[in-house]
Amino acid sequence: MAYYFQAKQLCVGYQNQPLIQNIEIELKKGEILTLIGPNGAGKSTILKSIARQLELLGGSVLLEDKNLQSLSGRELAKKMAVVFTKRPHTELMTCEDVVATGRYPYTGRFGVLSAKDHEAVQEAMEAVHVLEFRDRDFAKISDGQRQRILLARAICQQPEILLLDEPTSYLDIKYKLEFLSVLQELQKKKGLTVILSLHELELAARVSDRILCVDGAFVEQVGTPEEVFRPGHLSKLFQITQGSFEEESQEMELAAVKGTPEIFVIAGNGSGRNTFRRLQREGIPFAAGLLWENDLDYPAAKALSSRLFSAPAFEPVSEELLEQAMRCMDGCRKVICCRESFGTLEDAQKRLLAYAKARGLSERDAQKYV
Ligand SMILES: Nc1ncnc2c1ncn2[C@@H]1O[C@H](COP(=O)(O)OP(=O)(O)OP(=O)(O)O)[C@@H](O)[C@H]1O
Repeated sequence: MAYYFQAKQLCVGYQNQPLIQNIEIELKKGEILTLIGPNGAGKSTILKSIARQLELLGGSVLLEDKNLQSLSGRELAKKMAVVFTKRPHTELMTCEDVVATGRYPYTGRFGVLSAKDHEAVQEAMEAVHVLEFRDRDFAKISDGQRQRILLARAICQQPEILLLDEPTSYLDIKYKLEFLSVLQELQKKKGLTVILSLHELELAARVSDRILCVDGAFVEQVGTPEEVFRPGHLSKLFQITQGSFEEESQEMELAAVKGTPEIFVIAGNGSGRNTFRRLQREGIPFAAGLLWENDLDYPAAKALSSRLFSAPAFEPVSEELLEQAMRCMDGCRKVICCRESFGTLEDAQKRLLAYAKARGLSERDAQKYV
């Protein structure tokens, strides 16, 4: 297997004191790797070490089997662009000037931009929609605007690999999505390889080909999002003790209000989540049901209700469970029904299955057709 990027037996840290050892990373060209982990776990330290801003305490970083240490600064800058959170020192520079500094590996000694360089600057600014700031003083723009300008600078550097430290932390939801779309586009069109750190786990789950979990002293796991977002794993990695995080939906909830339910919430299909959260904010213990365990309301109900009546997905709800829910309801002072209608989907699905069976189709293995 030919890897584009490899970190072998990497040891990183400060003042000759190892922080994290035995880091192993293997990425194919065009893959996106996300570093996640608690505050102070070592994500930035790993990124800075890969970017040669921190001296390696051990091991090596290879780009297409070539040791990164053997490259000159200019050679490295043609291959690797870096976007770190620190505000660069820029006196009286416009945003466009800052983006244009991304061209320095390509310009001559005096940094004069050619027509091709100007084109690259323009294209990069267009890609992240920052042309409107081109003449603004870089020192006087917002944190989110700065993050986008620095991304434009990295893009116009036309690197093969991009390193980003918490690139989305100041972006609003529109620009977070736009940022990830730009990354995906560069990945698909130009084969750009990306290593970034993120605090937004829901973004990590969506954009990453691989995720590296850092735990302060070691790399706890490197895996696909499916492997990393397994039930209970990240709650443990981040040592969540107040409230909860549901790995599969990437939803987080504050702690449930404990106590005998005062209100019974009939919910389902996502109709109840906001009511559960309102009751939690008001400090009212509540029961929720009846829900299948794959219902959209289930993660929030499980995290926030003091009593939950649920059944395994698509299994018939037993009379016994219904009876228990009714007894619980007897003790409540109020019932809130969040559902406006009760679905007919299950009946329709049953009919669909019966139809399939009548045609002799239902026994076939769906896996064969994907
Ligand atoms: N210049 C430095 N000298 C010595 N120790 C440092 C230095 N910078 C960071 N550290 C320490 O190294 C550890 C890892 O820090 P790092 O910034 O890599 O964590 P991080 O995972 O990026 O954290 P965060 O999510 O809070 O940004 C921390 O304990 C931090 O205090």
